[in-house]
Amino acid sequence: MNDMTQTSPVYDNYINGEWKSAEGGRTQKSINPANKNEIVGIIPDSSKQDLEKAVAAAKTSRLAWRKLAGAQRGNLLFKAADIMENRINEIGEAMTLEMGKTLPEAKGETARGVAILRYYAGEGMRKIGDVIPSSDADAFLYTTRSPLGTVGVISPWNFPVAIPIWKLAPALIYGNSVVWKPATETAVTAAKVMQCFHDAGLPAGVLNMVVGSGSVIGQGIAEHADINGITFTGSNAVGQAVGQAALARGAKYQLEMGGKNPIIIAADADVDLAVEATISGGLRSTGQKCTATSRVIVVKDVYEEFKSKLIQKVAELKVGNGLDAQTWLGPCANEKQMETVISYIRKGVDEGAVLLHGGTRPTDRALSDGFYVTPAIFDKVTSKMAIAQEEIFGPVLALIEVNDIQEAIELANDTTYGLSASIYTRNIGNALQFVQDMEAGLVRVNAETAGVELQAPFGGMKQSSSHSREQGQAAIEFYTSIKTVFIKP
Ligand SMILES: NC(=O)C1=CN([C@@H]2O[C@H](COP(=O)(O)OP(=O)(O)OC[C@H]3O[C@@H](n4cnc5c(N)ncnc54)[C@H](O)[C@@H]3O)[C@@H](O)[C@H]2O)C=CC1
Ligand SMILES: O=C(O)CCC(=O)C(=O)O
Repeated sequence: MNDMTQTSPVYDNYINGEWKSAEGGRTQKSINPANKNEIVGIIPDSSKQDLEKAVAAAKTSRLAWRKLAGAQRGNLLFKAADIMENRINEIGEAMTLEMGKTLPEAKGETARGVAILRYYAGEGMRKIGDVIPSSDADAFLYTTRSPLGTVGVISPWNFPVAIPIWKLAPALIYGNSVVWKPATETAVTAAKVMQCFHDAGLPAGVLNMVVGSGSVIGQGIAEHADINGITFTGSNAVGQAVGQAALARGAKYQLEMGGKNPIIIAADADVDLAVEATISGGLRSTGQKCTATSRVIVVKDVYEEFKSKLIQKVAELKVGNGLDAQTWLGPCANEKQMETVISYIRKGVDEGAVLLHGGTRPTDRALSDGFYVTPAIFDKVTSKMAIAQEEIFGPVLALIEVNDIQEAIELANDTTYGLSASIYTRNIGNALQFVQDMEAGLVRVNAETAGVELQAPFGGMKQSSSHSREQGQAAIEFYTSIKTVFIKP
């Protein structure tokens, strides 16, 4: 233990309505990616025993929870939303300190979490079934919905408030109890979110949080016989393992994984707007969004104009600590992520792409202890290169020149992923062709690839998801089972 460890705040697991340290008092550190010497908090390093306690609490509490009226559950979510709204600054700051995104983005995400909570709180008063005419004239045939039971939530560090809440809130409103494993990188932020539910008066055991490694707690959730459904967001490799473990024991699962999202710039595009959307979609949150723009497919007529405007604008972006009001682009969220980004930049050069801008560690000594990489722009990228095929999850834009819209859409679809895609064009025919032919779960015309609305379904095609959808009304499909009821007097 160093001096800093001794003075750092300590955060616990949340099990059966109480804050509890991990079995044996095992801890780990959550560090600041803007300065690796700064410990944001001491967090639990939980074991299977901690998980067992959380699952047992969730299993016991779920019967009483599902028997409440939806409106009663909704009232508790509305309370949690109000509490979180009052703590936007505190939660946003914790997020910036733990994973590096700029403070305005972090506070914006927390406000989005509040809005998601309110949306699902309202769901407690909405319909959960249909009346269907029976072929028997005397019978009453209808559908209703049953909760799954206990849901395991495994969430990543890139949206440490919005993603857990778009999983926890529908799980809870439809009558499930929850065991949540947040990413360790953002466990302090998670504890602050958890505190809002505690302060709202959620009954003990309904929502539990266990912080620990993916291979112990995450895998433990995927394999646990008393967890009836698992919702996961993260990497493809882990998502597939979670899905297989769930399938093997007949549990329901939902996976939201990577993306390799294209933006197409047509010859008739408003180039200035397209440049802005490419920068915002590709580089905000330091490119660490599953919906981030990474392939920039530009029709030859506007290629040079687009390229020079893009370089000029990217050069103006200030890289720095996310708490600094001047900063546009924070650090990568952790050291491994930074190394991954740097290794892809090397690979791009080795494969013959031309690095036009950035892609280096900043020279500013004030940034030397952070996980910073300057935003990179590659020219002369071909679709088969690793930087055009694999998810990098960092500030790297790959420019691909094409002859026409037809070729642009073909290349946009030339990937195993299918999460989001966008086009800039003023031609309605181009827009409609793109909407029709693009193999992606979210397609956007004259808008950046990122940007998800909480009331609309979100999820990917191909290897980006388990073909399920989250958010909006779509969430009810995962968190409940349909029960068809036939009643005859
Ligand atoms: N789709 C998305 O939004 C995200 C995608 N990623 C992708 O994943 C790459 C690696 O990032 P990581 O943080 O390492 O992602 P990851 O997939 O390892 O982590 C996501 C969550 O899964 C948990 N986990 C890890 N191993 C597990 C296991 N064996 N069983 C169950 N749960 C497990 C983690 O603790 C975390 O809570 C990124 O470079 C990016 O490409 C990462 C985060 C979010
Ligand atoms: O684009 C967004 O707002 C959501 C992105 C997302 O879900 C993710 O990165 O996991």
